[in-house]
Amino acid sequence: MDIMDINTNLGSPILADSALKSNSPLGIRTALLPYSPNSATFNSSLLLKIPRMIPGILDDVMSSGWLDAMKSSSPTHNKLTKNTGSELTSSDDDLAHNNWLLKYPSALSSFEQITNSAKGKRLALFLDYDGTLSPIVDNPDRAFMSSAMRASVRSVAKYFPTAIISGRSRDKVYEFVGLKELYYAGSHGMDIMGPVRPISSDHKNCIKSTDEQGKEFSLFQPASEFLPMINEVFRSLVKTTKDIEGTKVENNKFCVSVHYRNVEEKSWEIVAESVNEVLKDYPRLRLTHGRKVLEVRPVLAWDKGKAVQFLLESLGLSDSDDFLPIYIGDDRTDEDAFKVLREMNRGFGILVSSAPKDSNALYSLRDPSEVMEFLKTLVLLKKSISKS
Ligand SMILES: O=P(O)(O)OC[C@H]1O[C@H](O[C@H]2O[C@H](CO)[C@@H](O)[C@H](O)[C@H]2O)[C@H](O)[C@@H](O)[C@@H]1O
Repeated sequence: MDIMDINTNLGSPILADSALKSNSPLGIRTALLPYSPNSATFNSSLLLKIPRMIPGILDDVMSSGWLDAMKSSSPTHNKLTKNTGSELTSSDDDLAHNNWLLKYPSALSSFEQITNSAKGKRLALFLDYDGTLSPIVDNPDRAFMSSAMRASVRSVAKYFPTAIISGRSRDKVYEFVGLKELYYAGSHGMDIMGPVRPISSDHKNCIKSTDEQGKEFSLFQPASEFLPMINEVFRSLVKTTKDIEGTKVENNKFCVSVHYRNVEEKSWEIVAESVNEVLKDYPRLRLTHGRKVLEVRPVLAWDKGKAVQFLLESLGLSDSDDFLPIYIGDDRTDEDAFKVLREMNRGFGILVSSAPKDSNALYSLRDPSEVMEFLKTLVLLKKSISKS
């Protein structure tokens, strides 16, 4: 069987931003641009056409939408049935989970089926970080991946082009993963360091650069013009939330995370109000929800799904029929990538979740330890094929 046969010499796409400035006109120029919230110029083709907020319905959005979404990322709330509000027992849980597995089968139990669909295809792997490669922990600064997981990712990247696509800043996620042989997309795909390949000319803001070892890579930052705005909003969010105990604001370069995991539930509304208060002055920014985190990002038609498309194009795989992209992720923002794979009718998504939820993924895995098992199984399969 000749599955997953791909050039594994991927080069090193890693370079810290500080190093980039020496040979990146984009990095220097955008950092120095004079900035005004209303007059800043953006790549208009990527701007989302919908207004972020409609005046007049803001209060509704605040009182129901945001707070409901914040609550739905809480396990306590997930355990309540939607209509009755009654507690689910553990046997109800098991039943619900088994039914859910019929819809989203375990990628481990379905490995043979996956192998069959991969026959004769070249495989590319896209991995989310938090909740996928590392377990969710209270302190975002301590979301380390285990050495065993690192070894599995390193091993899988020897055989297949592998990219990490994270909501974190690219530098931060690289600091956690620490593997030079991967490609990295930070800020929900708004900061991509990928292979140098001819890509379509409509990808403005894409530059070619070289790392410390002289290897070439391409850097794509579609939201570069938003950098001053994001920094400004980060500072305002830190200021307005400083008295809400447990809140943590994280600067992810082209987006900002406001964490409420460690905030008492009675204060979640105050967190939502504070974020809303700041965002009122920034119609070019929007808000999305993650796992006990509010994520502020540019109103750009760019997300993890677009990042996957971009990387496939850069890898020279997008026009070929014989490739199989697999995306593994646990969060709402990963749904954009699952959706893209579904729509392309190429490859599939694997949702990492121990609780039933609707998804655009095709398969599921319970937690990072199952993700590691899956990666190891891919490697074993590839090795056994190489030997035969
Ligand atoms: O796209 P990802 O790599 O999954 O990043 C999404 C967000 O992940 C981080 O927050 C989440 O993980 C933290 C550590 O386990 C946890 O404390 C937090 O509650 C989760 O939301 C990261 O800190 C965020 O900036 C990312 O946007």
